[in-house]
Amino acid sequence: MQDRWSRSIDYLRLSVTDRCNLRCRYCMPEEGVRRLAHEQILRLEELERLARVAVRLGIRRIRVTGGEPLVRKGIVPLMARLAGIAGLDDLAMTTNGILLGAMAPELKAAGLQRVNISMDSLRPERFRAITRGGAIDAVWAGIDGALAAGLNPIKLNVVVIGGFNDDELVDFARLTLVRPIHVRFIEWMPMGASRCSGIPGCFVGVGQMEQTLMEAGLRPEPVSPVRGAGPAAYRRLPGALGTIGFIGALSQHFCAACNRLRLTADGHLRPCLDGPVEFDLKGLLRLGVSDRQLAAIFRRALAVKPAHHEMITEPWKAHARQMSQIGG
Ligand SMILES: Nc1nc2c(ncn2[C@@H]2O[C@H](COP(=O)(O)OP(=O)(O)OP(=O)(O)O)[C@@H](O)[C@H]2O)c(=O)[nH]1
Ligand SMILES: C[S@@+](CC[C@H](N)C(=O)[O-])C[C@H]1O[C@@H](n2cnc3c(N)ncnc32)[C@H](O)[C@@H]1O
Ligand code: SF4
Ligand code: SF4
Repeated sequence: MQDRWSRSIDYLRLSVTDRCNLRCRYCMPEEGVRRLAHEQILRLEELERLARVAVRLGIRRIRVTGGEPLVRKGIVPLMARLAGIAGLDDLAMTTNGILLGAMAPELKAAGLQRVNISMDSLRPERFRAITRGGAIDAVWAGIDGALAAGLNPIKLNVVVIGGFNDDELVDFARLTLVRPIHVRFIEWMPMGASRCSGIPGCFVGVGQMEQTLMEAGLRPEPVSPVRGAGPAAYRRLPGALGTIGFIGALSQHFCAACNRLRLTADGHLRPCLDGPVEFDLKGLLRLGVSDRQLAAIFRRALAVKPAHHEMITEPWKAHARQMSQIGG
């Protein structure tokens, strides 16, 4: 599929729940978000049907996300349903890893190929603070379980926040020397519950992150991208088992190479992470429309996909959906 800016779109991010077992401060408000009622969430067979329509149109990669996808009832059978779609090349998940230790073998057996795990601090107390209560040991168990189950590659997502975890960049980078893990440093984005704007030093650009590594004597060298379809630019420390990726969503935005669409847990197709535009696929689906009519909505979403986000010119929109509702 091509959008009106001649970008090739082959990646669908599928949010399978708006619920989460953590409350990361930059993502969700403490009280959580108003939970969708059971019937507002796409059912497993509806998710599968929409995924099939998307793959028929040219989607080749699906990333399951949330909220926390592993708290979604039926997540393992869902992975099996998605893995069974002919034409899909890449089935991945973004998770906080808390439940992954126990679930990795069954997810792998169902057809999940790889996971990206979010972990913003290596220090247990800090981790507990940023997630409002999360236990870092559970995430380590998730990482070990994923490695043991053969999910590959394994990437760690680290949102870098000045004054909170920017003093851990070197520790995270050194992790790649001893473990086959790909650490990606992510710029904070002004979405949902996040309010870095206006707090001096809170936003850390990828240039500054690289500078911090250089000042510590680390000289990561550019390498070709690790398997995946995301926007990270990858580097490797000499002799390292894993790589270091940088996701400069604001300072070096990658919208010109955008390859994706998103489906929210309540069945709305979003042309872009940013902005209010959505198409209610679930409503149509439940009216009994044909696959061809559903496909027409995918094409409409492509037709209005913006050239880029507006997060710099219009920082933080109070009315916007939370990041956890969109799936990141
Ligand atoms: N601005 C922007 N940020 C995105 C987009 N997609 C993902 N991100 C952010 O990039 C970070 C990493 O996303 P992941 O869910 O791990 O997925 P990915 O990097 O596309 O995955 P790979 O296929 O493994 O490269 C998260 O913080 C996302 O919110 C996007 O389309 N636009
Ligand atoms: C919304 S989470 C959903 C999946 C899963 N619960 C997890 O945390 O990996 C997806 C990704 O979005 C990132 N994210 C959330 N809010 C963000 C923000 N304001 N800026 C940048 N990344 C953000 C998270 O760090 C995570 O890597
Ligand atoms: S980043 Fe992921 S784990 Fe953290 S609150 Fe958001 S959805 Fe939950
Ligand atoms: S912000 Fe929008 S246009 Fe830019 S990469 Fe993300 S989805 Fe694509």
